[in-house]
Amino acid sequence: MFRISKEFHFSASHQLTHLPTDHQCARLHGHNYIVMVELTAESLDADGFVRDYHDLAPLKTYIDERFDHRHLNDVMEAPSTAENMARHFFEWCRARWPETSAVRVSETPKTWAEYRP
Ligand SMILES: Nc1nc2c(c(=O)[nH]1)N=C([C@H](O)[C@H](O)COP(=O)(O)OP(=O)(O)OP(=O)(O)O)CN2
Ligand SMILES: [Zn+2]
Repeated sequence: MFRISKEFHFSASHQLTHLPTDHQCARLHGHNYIVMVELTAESLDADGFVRDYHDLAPLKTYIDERFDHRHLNDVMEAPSTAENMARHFFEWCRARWPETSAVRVSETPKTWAEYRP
């Protein structure tokens, strides 16, 4: 089994308004997000790739245009938890690249959430 991954970075604000008002994340704040997309394949293509990293460029465009320096409450339908963000990016990637096996999202240097169906 071969597994590759690539990171994408963006900065955004959000507010988890469903949390109790005394929770720090119920206040307006921001993160420098990292989205890590993982792709898996049992065999390689003729170029020796699971998939060319360059093929993932549309995800950078999507993130830059829709998420970077945005307020996530205006962008996401579900609350912008790292878990929901990971699932959102997984579904977006899986619709384009069937080798997509997981997406991880980091909000802080100490935290990661993963969606892996
Ligand atoms: N399971 C989740 N828990 C939390 C999420 C999340 O998306 N999924 N989000 C938040 C906040 O938005 C933010 O990420 C704060 O995280 P936290 O690690 O609590 O923040 P700190 O850096 O301040 O933590 P320290 O322990 O003080 O370093 C909260 N929880
Ligand atoms: Zn947060």
